Amino acid sequence: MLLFENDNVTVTLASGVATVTIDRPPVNALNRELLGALDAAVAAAVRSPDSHSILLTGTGRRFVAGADITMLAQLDGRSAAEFGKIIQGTFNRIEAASKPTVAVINGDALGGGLELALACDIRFAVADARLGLPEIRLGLVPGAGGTQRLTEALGKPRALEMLLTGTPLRASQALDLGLVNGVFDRADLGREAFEWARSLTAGPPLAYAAAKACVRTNLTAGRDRGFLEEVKSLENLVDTADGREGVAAFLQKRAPHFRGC
Ligand SMILES: CCCCCCCCCCCCC/C=C/C(=O)SCCNC(=O)CCNC(=O)[C@H](O)C(C)(C)COP(=O)(O)OP(=O)(O)OC[C@H]1O[C@@H](n2cnc3c(N)ncnc32)[C@H](O)[C@@H]1OP(=O)(O)O
Repeated sequence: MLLFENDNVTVTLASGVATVTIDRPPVNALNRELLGALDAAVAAAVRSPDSHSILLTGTGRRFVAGADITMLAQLDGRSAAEFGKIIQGTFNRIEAASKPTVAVINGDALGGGLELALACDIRFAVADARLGLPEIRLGLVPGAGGTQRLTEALGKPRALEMLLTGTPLRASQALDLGLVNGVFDRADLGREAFEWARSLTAGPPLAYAAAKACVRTNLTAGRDRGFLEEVKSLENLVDTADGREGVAAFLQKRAPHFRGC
């Protein structure tokens, strides 16, 4: 089932999994139009009552090779800052999506491509993918959240090593460092990622959103506010039908049937 389609982005829905596919040959480089379409595509996936998890991937043998350098060359300071705010906004909305998001890294994820993957909750990569922030080699810095999210993911020394050298990680290195959750051969990546995402579709949508909000609160407002968010989430969830259903199903030794309310 098609949820969204434009020149460069489509969203299909199958078995409760929405798949957002970026298609802008030759390397899926990001420009304003593509970011606008990506925003609308992810919003359509989040809005659909039939999607319970969201995959983001690219066509061809590259995930996303970054912002479109040809477009960047036309920018001055003010328009660069404006583009930075646009791309940060899109990626922040992806990070804040109420449903679990999975980056299916089908090839190089460089610059804005890795920053897009970093905005997703889970990352699976193909074995020959490279993941890096090469902006320093352009005399720039990542402008789509990469300095923040890479440091959160790897810690300051490893993040600065990548940021200051611009040297990408191989997928196996990214796995060892915990930057990705799994690495697969190209023939298996799509199926493995889809099956993982599908395994979540019978789960409790409200609790998924709450768990993500707790983690994000720690990252944005600190640990103490994260503790408070946990308590608030429990208070909200216990009074929902799903909160009752999960406990009742356990006591009745049956599978729960969560309905997202
Ligand atoms: C005047 C200065 C103004 C600066 C303004 C800055 C504004 C900043 C605002 C905020 C930015 C947001 C944050 C994001 C920033 C970025 O993402 S910067 C870009 C980071 N990415 C890269 O540096 C990757 C560059 N590409 C490569 O390293 C390689 O191309 C590759 C992806 C590893 C593939 O290599 P290879 O297989 O050898 O193929 P190539 O021949 O190199 O490339 C194939 C064609 O694709 C074109 N291309 C590649 N990457 C890009 C890209 N990012 N943008 C546009 N086009 C790209 C490449 O030119 C080739 O095209 P053709 O020659 O026409 O075939």
